[in-house]
Amino acid sequence: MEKIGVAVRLRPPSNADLTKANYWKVVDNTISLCSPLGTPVSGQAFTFDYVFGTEVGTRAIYDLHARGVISSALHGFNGTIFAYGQTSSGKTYTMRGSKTELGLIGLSVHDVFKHIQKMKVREYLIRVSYMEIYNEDINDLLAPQNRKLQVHENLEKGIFVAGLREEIVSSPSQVFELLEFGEAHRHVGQTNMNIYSSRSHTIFRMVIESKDKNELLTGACSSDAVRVSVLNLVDLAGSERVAKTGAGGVRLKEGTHINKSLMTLGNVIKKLSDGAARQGGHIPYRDSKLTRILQPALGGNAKTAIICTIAPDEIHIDETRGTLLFASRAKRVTTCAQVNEIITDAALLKRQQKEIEDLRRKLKGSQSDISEQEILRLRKDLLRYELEKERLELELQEERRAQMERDQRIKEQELRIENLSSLVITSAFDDALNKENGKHLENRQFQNNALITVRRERQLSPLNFELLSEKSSEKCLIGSRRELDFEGMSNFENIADEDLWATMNDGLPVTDPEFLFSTPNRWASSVGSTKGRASSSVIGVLMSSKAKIQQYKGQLEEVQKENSELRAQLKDSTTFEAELHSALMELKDEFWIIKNSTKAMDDFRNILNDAKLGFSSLCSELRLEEKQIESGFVKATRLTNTHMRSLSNRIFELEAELSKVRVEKVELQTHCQIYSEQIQRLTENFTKEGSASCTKAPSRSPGAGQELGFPFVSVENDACMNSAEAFGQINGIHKPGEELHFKHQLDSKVLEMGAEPCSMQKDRNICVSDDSWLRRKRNKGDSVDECFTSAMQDRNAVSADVLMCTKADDKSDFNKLECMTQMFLMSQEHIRALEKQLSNANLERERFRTMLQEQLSRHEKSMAAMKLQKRRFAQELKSIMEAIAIQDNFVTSICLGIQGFDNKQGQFKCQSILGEVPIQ
Ligand SMILES: Nc1ncnc2c1ncn2[C@@H]1O[C@H](COP(=O)(O)OP(=O)(O)OP(=O)(O)O)[C@@H](O)[C@H]1O
Repeated sequence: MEKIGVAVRLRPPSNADLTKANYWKVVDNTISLCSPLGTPVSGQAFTFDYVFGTEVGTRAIYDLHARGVISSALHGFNGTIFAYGQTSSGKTYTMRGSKTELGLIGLSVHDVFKHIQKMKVREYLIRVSYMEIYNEDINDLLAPQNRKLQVHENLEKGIFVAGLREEIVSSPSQVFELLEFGEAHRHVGQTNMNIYSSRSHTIFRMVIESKDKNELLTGACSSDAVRVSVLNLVDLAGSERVAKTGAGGVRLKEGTHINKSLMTLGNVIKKLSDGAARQGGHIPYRDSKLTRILQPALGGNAKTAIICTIAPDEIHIDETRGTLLFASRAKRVTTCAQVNEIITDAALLKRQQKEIEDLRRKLKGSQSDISEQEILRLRKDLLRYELEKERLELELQEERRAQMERDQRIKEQELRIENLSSLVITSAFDDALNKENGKHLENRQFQNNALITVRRERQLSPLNFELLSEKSSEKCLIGSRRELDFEGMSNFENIADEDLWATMNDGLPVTDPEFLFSTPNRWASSVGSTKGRASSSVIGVLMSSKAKIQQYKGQLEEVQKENSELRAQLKDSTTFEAELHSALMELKDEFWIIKNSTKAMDDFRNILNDAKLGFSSLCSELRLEEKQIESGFVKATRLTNTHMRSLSNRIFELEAELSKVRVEKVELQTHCQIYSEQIQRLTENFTKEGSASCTKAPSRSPGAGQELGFPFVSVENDACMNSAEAFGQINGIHKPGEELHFKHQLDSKVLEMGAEPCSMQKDRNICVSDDSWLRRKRNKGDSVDECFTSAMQDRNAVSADVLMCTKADDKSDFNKLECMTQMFLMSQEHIRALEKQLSNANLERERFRTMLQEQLSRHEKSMAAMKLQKRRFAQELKSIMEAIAIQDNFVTSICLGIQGFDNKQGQFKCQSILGEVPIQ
């Protein structure tokens, strides 16, 4: 048990001139009111743990007064620090601080984290929450949407605010951020006394959890218990007087709530200080949310420090005195703080084992050290623990059994209620008994249409009834009607209403109602024997009662009949209900089936949609591919066409050339013909003239060659003449002038002859090959060759003859002939080259033609295949689209069918592609 620490803090005066007024003087830890002259006012001195004057800073207050609570909290004790005082006395300044000075909350936060950093052997988890009590509503300042939270209490958590947000923090800065956030949502307002007056009580809470870190490392089994302590840092709203604050409207309402809760706090403190808690007195914690939340701090498991702030100004003397009185009372309040450890069974066992081990070790080490008494004591302790454990277990079992019984009873009650509820009872007797003075039962109303469930609130077993009989006093035979159970009264003789019983009983000590009703004479005699007050009037009453009973009997029979009818109805209705129930179940089953099928349909529809998407993407891909192929094909076709065109052009060119060559060939043939004829004639001439010149004297016939009308003739003639001249010269027959002339003529003829083959060669050069033509050409060539060869031979022979006769000055003729022969050979070669070229061109043309045809057939094939594929895809797509459309219609019809029951027409309708159609 320890007392709450109480300190008083004096804030600087708002009015510096204290000379003319009473003032508060601080000496050590005492504060006393002094008159303006400085003399203490009697009975106005208060001593506390600390009294801090205006010069003392918050840091010093923290060090002296608050630090202990914080370090206790770090060691597992709950701790609470709160500031109490009138408005504007400096509570917020003390708790939250100012721009220049940290408050107790800030200093505590720093200290907590400093301590955690220092404590290497334990690990900590800090959670913070921040709440305000505004107009008796608890609001979460860290989650402003959480308003009007409730205070709960349970064994595990104690008193707690349900739904309060807790943030885990690991540094002071995080805490300050949260504080700032909370502060922004706190209720503050301006009053005449404080421009920034707290309109709510705020509680900043840190939950400090810690655990031994080294246990695992050292293997020590000291404890794996977790210490959980709660540190509350409370800034209360200040008590205020409306006259001073000038509060109205909202402020007034706030002020009222503030004052009310502070008054409750005062009451609680007063009661606690009076020792009411120790004496089992009532402490009104529940009168306000503030005291309820601070309950553990004020009278429970917590170390608490209060700072009462006061204003020194004389105008506040009354409030200050009130605060000091509060502080004085609080000083007397004691709390019982203890370390809050959550110990697991394993930890407990470990701890005990460790204790035993320690003892054993001690026992072994030095027997003398441990006295027998100590061992005994420890054993006793152990035994006590075990007994306590067993007791607790038994209690637990007992509690469980009781709980089970309670559960059982609750179940039975529920069952009974259910049974009773299901019964449809129209109680004939209820009405009868409710009627005053035994009125007739005919007014009873039965509800035929509705099933009326009557809960029997009262039950009386036959045993109760006996008790009732026993309980009946001499004066009273009347059992309370309220205690009667109609089930226990199966015949009418056992039933009577209060009035009837009263009439019959009339204060007589009749204890057996059976007796009373069945044997009136006996009853009369018994009455007479006991009290002597029997009279005939009573018997008369009895008789009339019996008549009434008879009447009731009749009515009862009616009622019973009616009852049985109702029972039958009930049975019917029960059967109907059962049928309805089974129909309902079937409907439910159907509903689920439909729901499931709808789901399956949805799934199927989704699958179909996916497939549709897949197909459409595939189709688009195919279309793209098709386009690409088409464009490739078009390109290839264009290229082929170009090739074909160029080839055709080339063929046309070649054909044109060929036809030209053919024409030329014809011309050449003609020329060759002429040429060969001329050579032939020339040769003949040579032969004729040569032999004639050899046998006869040459005659001068210069125009003989011209007669033939051909140039060669003159040449031949010239040659003949030349030979003849040579012959004449040799023989000396003709004149030298004539011979020279003849010679010139011969030379010119030879030149002409040379020019002609040249032109012929030219013609041959431009010839092109043609098979047949070439063949003919070759033949012609051969024949020309032959002609040439024979001509050469002849010529050679002639030349030899001439050489023999003349000097070698006619060699040029032979050279010319040789040259002609060579040219002829060359022309032949050229013709062969042309032939080759032509055949190559033909081959190339054929190759191109084949290639083109192959390419064309290939393209045609691929085009056909593509068209086929396209057709197939289009067909597939069409069938898929049709299937989807069918499914869609089907699903839509089912969905519409499910929802679209047309009440008017009594049929389902579905929306199809044909419009709304009824489903049969
Ligand atoms: N010890 C102090 N030193 C300097 N200024 C102080 C001191 N205490 C209070 N003040 C100043 O007095 C004014 C009122 O203080 P504060 O708001 O803390 O009062 P309060 O008790 O919280 O009032 P309320 O109950 O209305 O919220 C503030 O401007 C504050 O700065």
